[in-house]
Amino acid sequence: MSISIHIHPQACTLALSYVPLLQENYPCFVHEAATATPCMACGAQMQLHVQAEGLFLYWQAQPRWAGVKADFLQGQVAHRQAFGGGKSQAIAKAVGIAQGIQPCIVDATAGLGRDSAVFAGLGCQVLMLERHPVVHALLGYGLQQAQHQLAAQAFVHQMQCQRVNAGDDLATKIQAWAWPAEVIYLDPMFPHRDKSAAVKKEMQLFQHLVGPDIDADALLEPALDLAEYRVVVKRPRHAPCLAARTPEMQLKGQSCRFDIYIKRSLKYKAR
Ligand SMILES: C[S@@+](CC[C@H](N)C(=O)[O-])C[C@H]1O[C@@H](n2cnc3c(N)ncnc32)[C@H](O)[C@@H]1O
Repeated sequence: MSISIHIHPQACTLALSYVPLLQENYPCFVHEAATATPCMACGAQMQLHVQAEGLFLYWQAQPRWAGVKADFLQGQVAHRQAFGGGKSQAIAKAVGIAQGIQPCIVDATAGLGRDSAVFAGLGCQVLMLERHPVVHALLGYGLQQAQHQLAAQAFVHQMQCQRVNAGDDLATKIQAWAWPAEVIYLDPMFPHRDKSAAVKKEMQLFQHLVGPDIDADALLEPALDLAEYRVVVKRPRHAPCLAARTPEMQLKGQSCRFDIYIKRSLKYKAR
């Protein structure tokens, strides 16, 4: 996958701070950009644009598509917070959120942090882990931008993110960060069948950038060792279980299901 970084004259300082980090971790060419539209002459398959409004990812194969960004204040995140169903939605029940129960969650496959934002919006502290440098840049920038905005809702201050491979000695890292891994949430990439246009578009781009996470099975066992209360795996409705391991419980969402591996019962905690 080739990727280029396009820096616009009015590029925002926070977004610019991700450029050296990306260059260190990913083979990418940096271009000066004159306009805020994808560059048709650039041979790279993906383009990351550093603009006045932040970081946007474009796909050369789909030049008409808008740039993808991690947005914690508008779009899908805001929609899910307003209309997702609160504590009674399947994803919330799956991680054990209930009256007086708001576990500390490690989202070990964070992507653009949409599921994490649901957890944080319902009162949980969430540590998001993302290994892909480009996805991590989008996620990290989106979160920092939201945290900097005075109008930002409190939930974004309950979220943190780290660029890390969760399959690589997660226990030691979690211990070093002193993070209580009460619930570990996994949502690795899987060939998507969702028909909704918006999801389809973004998932197609992600499938291209990140690939199918073929090592995902290996995440389950260490997560089960580490989690205090449960591990939750999001899967497409008809996909096999991760690592072929049958969960104690399953909950069906609209287009996916949650496999729940229970270690012990979550308890009410006064916060
Ligand atoms: C399907 S996306 C997650 C979407 C996310 N749940 C959301 O709501 O936006 C899967 C993400 O997990 C990341 N990932 C997969 N395996 C990982 C690992 N071992 N460590 C860290 N990130 C991983 C991929 O790079 C990809 O960005």
